[in-house]
Amino acid sequence: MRPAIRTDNLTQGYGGNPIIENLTIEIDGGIVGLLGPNGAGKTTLLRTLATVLPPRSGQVQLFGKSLDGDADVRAARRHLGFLPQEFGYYPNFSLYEFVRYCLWLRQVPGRRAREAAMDAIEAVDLGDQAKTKMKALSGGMLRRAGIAQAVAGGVRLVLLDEPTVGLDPEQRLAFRELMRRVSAEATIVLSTHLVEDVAAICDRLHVIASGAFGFSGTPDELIGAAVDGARGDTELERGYISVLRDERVRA
Ligand SMILES: Nc1ncnc2c1ncn2[C@@H]1O[C@H](COP(=O)(O)OP(=O)(O)OP(=O)(O)O)[C@@H](O)[C@H]1O
Repeated sequence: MRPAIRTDNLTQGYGGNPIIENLTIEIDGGIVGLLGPNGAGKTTLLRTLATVLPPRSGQVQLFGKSLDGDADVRAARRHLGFLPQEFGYYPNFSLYEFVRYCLWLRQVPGRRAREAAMDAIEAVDLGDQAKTKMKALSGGMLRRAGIAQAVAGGVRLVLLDEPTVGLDPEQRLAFRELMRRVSAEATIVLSTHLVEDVAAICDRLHVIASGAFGFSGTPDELIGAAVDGARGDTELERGYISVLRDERVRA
């Protein structure tokens, strides 16, 4: 079986600054959480996996195929939904037009795209806002619009950068339910600072520290990584803080 994501010795950075170094990972199926402090490299990794940033060196394979040329990248993008931390949109597009446009970019055929756009908009509870212009949506609604376009049209891989920022508690619960439904058909990778979000939905967690995976395992295993006296309000937070501390000591 070909994994949704495989990287081999992936190195990524900006200018002379390496952010990710020699990362070899395989991700396939389920909901996978990327946790890490500010500046750890979560966004950089997600943008690389989303084919926005070409690797500086090493390889990324999506769905078993390496991304060697433009044709490979275009083919992979058809099966890939991506919510960037900040996404652009035409302010005068309605929500429906925005999601339709994203599906068009993914080359989903017209008739299917109409239904897929409305299904995704309904899935984020914005059915009554489908005709509202993007510029008139609230911050939380915009986030949900971004989630809608990322999951629309039956993608096989969904990459979400901080998807729960700006969502109210009820919408965060709704988001978790949506992720569980979407994960029946797709691999989901999401980054977050909110430990409770990943605890509630993720099958596996990767803690990124200094551009490397400092911990990979289940939420229960991260809880088990907590050292005596670690700070944190929950067991998971104590595990997470312990892993980060350990990374800093080793760095
Ligand atoms: N376009 C860029 N040009 C130069 N440096 C960048 C650029 N984008 C990110 N960086 C740097 O790369 C490092 C990793 O940033 P990245 O945004 O990937 O981290 P992150 O884990 O997503 O952080 P956060 O949780 O704050 O969003 C940081 O030191 C950041 O300053």
